[in-house]
Order: sequence, then C-alpha cells, then structure tokens
Amino acid sequence: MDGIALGTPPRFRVASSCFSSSRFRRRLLSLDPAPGVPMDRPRRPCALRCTTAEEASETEKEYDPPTSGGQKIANSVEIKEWQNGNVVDNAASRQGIKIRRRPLTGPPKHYVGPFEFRLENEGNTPRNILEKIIWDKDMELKERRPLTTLKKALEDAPPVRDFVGALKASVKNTGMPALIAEVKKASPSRGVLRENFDPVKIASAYEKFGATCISVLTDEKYFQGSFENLEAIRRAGVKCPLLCKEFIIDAWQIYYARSKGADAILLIAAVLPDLDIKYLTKICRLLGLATLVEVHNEREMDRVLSIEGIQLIGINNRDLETFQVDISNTKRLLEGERGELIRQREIIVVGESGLFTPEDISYVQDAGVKAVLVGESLIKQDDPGRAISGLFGKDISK
Ligand SMILES: O=P(O)(O)OC[C@@H](O)[C@@H](O)c1c[nH]c2ccccc12
Repeated sequence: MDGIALGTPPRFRVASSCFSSSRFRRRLLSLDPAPGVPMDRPRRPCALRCTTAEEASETEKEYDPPTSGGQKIANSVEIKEWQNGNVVDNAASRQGIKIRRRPLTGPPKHYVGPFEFRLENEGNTPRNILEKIIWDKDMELKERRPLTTLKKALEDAPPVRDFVGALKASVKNTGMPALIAEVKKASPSRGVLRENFDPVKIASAYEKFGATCISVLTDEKYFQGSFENLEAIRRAGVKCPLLCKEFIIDAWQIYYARSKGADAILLIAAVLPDLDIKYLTKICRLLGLATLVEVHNEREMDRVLSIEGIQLIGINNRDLETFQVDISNTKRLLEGERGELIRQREIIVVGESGLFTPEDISYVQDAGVKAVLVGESLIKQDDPGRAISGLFGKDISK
C-alpha cells in the first residue's frame, strides 16, 4: 500500500464547500425520509467528512453510535476511526480494499527556473481504472449542489417501488432467475456498446419483454450514462423498479438518486469499507431504497456476510480493476459454507456481468443465483427487448 494516499485522512479530503460546515451537516441531518418511512435521524454520514479538527471533535459531541434496526453497527474503536477519518487509511487496508481515496493534493510542485511542474508517483496517480473512476467521482462530487436544494425534490420524488419484492415474486412465478436488464451506453472496457441510444425506448422494451427490474448507469464520464436517463425512464411510466448504477462514495448521491426516482442503489464492496456500507445501507433504508451490495471475491463476500440485514448481494463476474470476466466466479463464491449461509438467511444473490447465452443463465442459476444483471448482451442487439428471449432461450414476457 502506498503511504501518501493512505496517509491523508479521507474525511478531511472529500469535504466540498457545501459540506464544509457543521451547520450544513445539521441541515442534512434534519432531512426527512421519504413519506411513510419511519423517521430515524442519520447521524454521521460518511459523506460528511469533517474539514477541520475542530469540526471532528464537535461532531464527536453530537454523535451517537450508528445503529441499524436497533442494532449497533460499530464498536467504539471503529467509531473513533470513522470519526477521525481513519477508515480508509486503516480499516480499509485491513479489510483488503485496494482502492485508495484521492489524495488531497496533487503531485508535489517542483520549480526549475520559471517553470513549475508536478512529479507523478505511485501515491498520487491512480493505479487502475476503478481507482481512477473513484478519484474522478470524488472531484465530481465537489461540484454537487447543496443538499438543501434536494429537499423539495425528495418530497416530489415518485414513490419507491419494492425492488427486492419484485425479484422474489418473479422467481416464484417463473422458476427462472429474475432479469435486471441494464440501460448502458458504454463502458471503459467495451467502449460504446450502442450508438443509437434511446434510454426510455430501451427500458420500455426491456419491460415489455420480461425484465423484472431495470438498472440504469448514471456515471457520465466512463459509462456515458446520466441521472437524467434515470429520471426520464421513471417519468415515462416504466413500472419495473429501477437500480441506480453509480459509484457511490457519499450519502449525497443516494439522496440525489432517490430524487430522480431510483428504487435501489448499488454499493461496491471493493470501494467501501464495512462501516461505510453499513452507514450507506442505513441511509437507503431510511429512504425506503433497496441496496445491492456488490462483491467480486471471497474476502468481499465474507465482509458483506458479516454485515447484518443485507438482503441483496451481487456477485460481479467482472473484476473492475482488471476488467477480466469469468462467470465461474459466481459459482465459486456460492460454494460451501457461504452458499449455506446465504440460503439460510434467504439473501437474494444477483449474478452480474458477462452473461450471453441460455447456458450462462442456467450455469449461474445452478450455482444459486435468483437474479441476473445483464447489459452488453442485450444492449448490443438491434432490438434489446427481443434479445431477452434469446438470452433465456425462451419468451419470459408472460
Ligand atoms: O454488460 P454486462 O457484462 O452484462 O454487465 C452488466 C453489469 O453487471 C455491469 O455493468 C456492472 C456490474 N457492476 C458494475 C459496477 C459499475 C459499473 C458497471 C457494473
């Protein structure tokens, strides 16, 4: 691990002007959850990283340990680390997370005569694409609108639909894995997947031809997606519950996704330490949203299984750091005790990425998944809706 990036407490880095005061923090803390959702005040959003040491200690005074459904979600040592911004520095590396948060400053400046330049080194240059996406996301969030402007949008947001319930009902009715079909224009590994891209038309076609839920990429820079696409699909009256496919590193993004009509949120275990997953899951619960927690390897799976109350786990067959795809990953992670625990707890597992044929679907179904998340193999076809029958080997629209 690299000393420079890890040595800079992320809580002190992510703060933007709109998040920089404790007054602002209190404004966020007083936001009401969605109608019908029990009011439970978020206390210490991971997003609201302190900007100064005074703020950190002030926060301590007003802070109670985060709880989840009456359960404490952290012990006192974890809370201290979290408050002090040491989560990414210490806890994350202990948890095997290789993705570092963006260092506060760029490369150090050097001067030669009238010239100024910065030296790139391992500590201040992203080491892989996932790390680059996360660092860029961090910059992007600095330009976010203040949360207060979201309050009205949240009140006006369309009601949340039951994402997990829809998946369960579909499995029960069809005996097949439920389909979460993805509205995805491009990806860093595959480039542009579809030139002629009409998100509403594609989502409507997915719904018509049997998708249970729809995933909408909202990252602009790497996936050419947008929150406008999410909103447009919701506004167009598509009934399938919608997953907001975003690189979430901040509670603000969850509120924003809800304001645009999301019903579920993705959290990526390769990026988020346990306590952030717990905290962000809690925010989702407050807003009535489902959380799909994505894992890629055994270690991430074990971390997520150690978190109470997780209902939905996605196994990504694509390694987001290397882009390698291997669908046997799903099988491997569901073998033995892990699979047993998942069955006992009735956790819904979603097989994600790299699924192209009816054989692929049967393979992950036999491994134990109850839903599949599919983008490329549908979106690349002339008619992405009709392509669903090809993927499943039969018409699943009835
Ligand atoms: O297009 P594919 O190979 O069918 O994959 C879909 C989906 O699993 C993939 O887009 C995805 C899974 N997890 C992610 C996290 C971020 C961005 C994208 C993803």
